[in-house]
Amino acid sequence: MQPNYSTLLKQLKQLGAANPGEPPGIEQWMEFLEQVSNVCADMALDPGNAARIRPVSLSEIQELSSRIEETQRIAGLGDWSFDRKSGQGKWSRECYRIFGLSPSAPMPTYKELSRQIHRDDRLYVKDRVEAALHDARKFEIEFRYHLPDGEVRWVRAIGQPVKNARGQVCRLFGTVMDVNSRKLIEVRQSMEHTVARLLAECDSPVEVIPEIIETICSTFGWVCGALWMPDKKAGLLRRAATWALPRPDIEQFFHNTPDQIPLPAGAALSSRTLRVARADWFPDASRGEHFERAKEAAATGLHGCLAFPLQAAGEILGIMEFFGLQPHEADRETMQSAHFIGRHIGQFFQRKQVEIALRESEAHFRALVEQASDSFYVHDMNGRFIDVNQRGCEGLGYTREELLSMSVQDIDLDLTTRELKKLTGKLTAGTPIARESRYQRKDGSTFPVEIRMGPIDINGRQHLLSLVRDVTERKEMQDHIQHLAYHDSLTNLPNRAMFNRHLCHAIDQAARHGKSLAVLFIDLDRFKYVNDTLGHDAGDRLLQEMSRRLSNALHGDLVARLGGDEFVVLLEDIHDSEHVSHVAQKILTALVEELPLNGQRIHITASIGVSIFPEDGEDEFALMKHADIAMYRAKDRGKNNFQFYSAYMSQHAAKMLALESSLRRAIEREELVLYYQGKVETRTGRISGVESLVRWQHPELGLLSPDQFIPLAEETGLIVPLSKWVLREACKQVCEWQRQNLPPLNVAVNLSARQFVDDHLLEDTALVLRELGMDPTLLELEITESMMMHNPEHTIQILQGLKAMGIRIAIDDFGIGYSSLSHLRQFPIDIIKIDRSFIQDVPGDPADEAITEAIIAMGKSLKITVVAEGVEKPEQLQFLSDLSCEEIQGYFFSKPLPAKDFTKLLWRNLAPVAVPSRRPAAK
Ligand SMILES: Nc1nc2c(ncn2[C@@H]2O[C@H](COP(=O)(O)O[C@H]3[C@@H](O)[C@H](n4cnc5c(=O)[nH]c(N)nc54)O[C@@H]3COP(=O)(O)O)[C@@H](O)[C@H]2O)c(=O)[nH]1
Repeated sequence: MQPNYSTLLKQLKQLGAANPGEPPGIEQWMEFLEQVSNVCADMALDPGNAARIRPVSLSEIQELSSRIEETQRIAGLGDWSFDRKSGQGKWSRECYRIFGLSPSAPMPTYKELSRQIHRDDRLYVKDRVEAALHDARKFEIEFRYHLPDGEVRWVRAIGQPVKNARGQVCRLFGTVMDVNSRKLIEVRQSMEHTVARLLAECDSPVEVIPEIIETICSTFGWVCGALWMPDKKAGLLRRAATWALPRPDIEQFFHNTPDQIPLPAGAALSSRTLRVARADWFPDASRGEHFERAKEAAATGLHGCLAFPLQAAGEILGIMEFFGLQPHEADRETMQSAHFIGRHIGQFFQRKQVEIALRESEAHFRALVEQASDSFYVHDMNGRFIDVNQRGCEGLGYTREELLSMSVQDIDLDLTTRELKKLTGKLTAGTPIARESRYQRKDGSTFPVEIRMGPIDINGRQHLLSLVRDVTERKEMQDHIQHLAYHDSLTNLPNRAMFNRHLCHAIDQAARHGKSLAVLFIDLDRFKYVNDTLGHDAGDRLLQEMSRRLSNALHGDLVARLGGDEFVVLLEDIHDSEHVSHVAQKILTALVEELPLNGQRIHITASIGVSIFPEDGEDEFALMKHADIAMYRAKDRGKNNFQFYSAYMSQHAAKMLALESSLRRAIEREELVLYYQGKVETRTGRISGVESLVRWQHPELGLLSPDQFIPLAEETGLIVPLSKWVLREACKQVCEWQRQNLPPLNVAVNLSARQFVDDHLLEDTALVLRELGMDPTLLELEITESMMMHNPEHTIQILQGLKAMGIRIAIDDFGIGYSSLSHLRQFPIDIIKIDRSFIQDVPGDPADEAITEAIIAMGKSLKITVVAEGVEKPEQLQFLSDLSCEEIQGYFFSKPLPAKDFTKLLWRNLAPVAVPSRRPAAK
């Protein structure tokens, strides 16, 4: 049923008073107007209807229209109608106010209205109105409208077409509303939203600043703007970004003005804003007051100017400035908006800066992690991998994807579920963990690792970060160092430290189980000699070969090198001494085998001393010491044998030790004495020369023969100073005899093996001769065959050096060595002394006779003087005389005598001597 007038009035009253102070909504108005329109249309179609309507009084009409007017004023809403046929329209009073017109002014035509619509909205309004007329459809539009004073206002218009009986749109009616405030808020919100979006999507805020300036400019109607950034270090404000309407005159403004301003700069707008730290407005920048670029602004046509700081947490991160083409007074809303935008952009700037810094530091960290030589693994509390660096993948042979589908327990061989739980518990309690483990690669191989673990927060969740280092090399190095610490580097056998550890342990075990063990102390015989004569390289090779033979001879028993030529063997769980003897013999047999060294065949023997636990000692020190003493006993017993320790040996060893320490002091205490034994010509019976033989006048032990201390001197190195003393003393004595006008006498001095290889031999000998002024041809040096043959090249060199000085060379103990006659020819030899072992059984022993005869014959053919040693009996002298042996030496003529006695002998020898007549050799 159509509402009647009174119903409408009632509704109108309700509209105005529904919510006092609040204007009725546009929807309610439209509803109301539609009903009014329907009532009117009703009356137009059926005049009967009008008749049925109760007559309205004037006062009622006035009341109604004043109510409508009042309600529209409160609502800021005007209503209008337009008759299509007559072109006439009707505006309510509020419409005039909304469009800025006087209520008395004639209502503008549609054309006039269109001209005032904002250029950008004009076409849109036209299209929508035409469509509404064409389709008889309601329209709702919002557009900007230029008021007569130039102000732009946003309005919202709703129109409703009304059709006539023929269905044609004959009339439009509707409302118009001032929505400027809301619209401005919306526009600013949209601008702020755009600014926020631009900042959110950019990588660096400065990049999007031109776009932000453009957005702000288009919202506020500015034509250009710029961002200034403070550079505190340089004391400058720098223009970091600009935007200008694409008009050359406006763009020129930035080209014509400086892009940096010194700080602090009073009049400069940007620096002023920086100082006041809030939005700053210049109604007309071109007028020069407080604006340093006024001239350029005027030239460009820039007037209104706004600058505001970009602030965050009290810090000013930049200044933005904007210019408009019109002088413009400051308005509160814009200032507020500027303040808001400034804060907003400032916060974004700061956040972005933090983000960038964070991203950079993350990238830096990531790069570091990726480049790290260590592996990084991140896994969750259940062990599932969350992240891994490149090294972590390479180290295990898995791809990143493979690892991310695995658990740390798949690779950490020592990490049980229980262990993992324990670790995560500790780590979440904040205790960092360092542990060692073994990791397994994809190919199944394993390697030792060192792991440092700590908690790490990723996206708010706690995970565990493991920094893993492959310590294979370090472990190998440690093993190697450990090996070096416990092994001998030359032979790779265990060393003394290792042997002692094992021995201690073995003694413990044997003591606990009531078993026996044996320590075999092995010393190579004549090693020092080989080393000195053949050189250290040969000595090293010999030791390596001996070590190999020892290891081969002992199946699993511990063999160690103690140093030098000393080795030691541990035999555990021995049953009886035969067992030990068997092993010792096996060792001797293995070592003595021929060894080619420097082109020579060497036969090395060993002396072995044995001590038994528990009989010979209850700890490692006693066992080692007693085995050592037993070894010396084996040496004394002619070498190449083994000896079991006995208490007697200790006493003997103690004696030797005491002897050694007193031998050290024997030279300075002048306890050494030289004895002299003459060499006699068989033909004349005259003493042709003399051999010096050292003795030690020991204060307690009496006169000691060289056999009792020379080996000890050799062993300890004391032979070198001892030999020097002998050489000087013998030469001195020869000089003394000469001084006594005795006939010139050759003196023979024995050279020790060590002395023969001493680098200073030639030098030392020459010095003695020079200092004593002695004729070098009177000196004979005696060396043995073996000394010569061990290093023939060296021998030749030394002998030639001695010969060059005029010294004569004799081969001592000739015949017992293995040198062949052809070998002898290469050496510059003057004298051969036949060893007394051949002489003692001649005549009588055909072999010794033959050898002696051959040596004498060879000497003759090589023009070498032959001396027979150890001649004790007249028949020996006769035998040698018959073979035309030139010289003899032995007790038959004289035992070695002290210098004083030998001097007497020399004087006596000056008288005629009876000699055996030489008989022709029986063939
Ligand atoms: N490096 C040095 N060695 C030296 C020195 N002085 C001696 N020696 C060597 O010591 C060994 C023993 O010497 P010694 O006890 O003096 O014996 C010598 C003679 O006494 C002994 N001899 C001499 N004639 C006879 C004899 O008729 N019968 C017999 N039973 N013995 C005799 O022979 C030794 C001399 O031998 P050699 O030197 O081979 O000519 C001995 O090897 C000495 O070389 C020294 O200062 N430095």
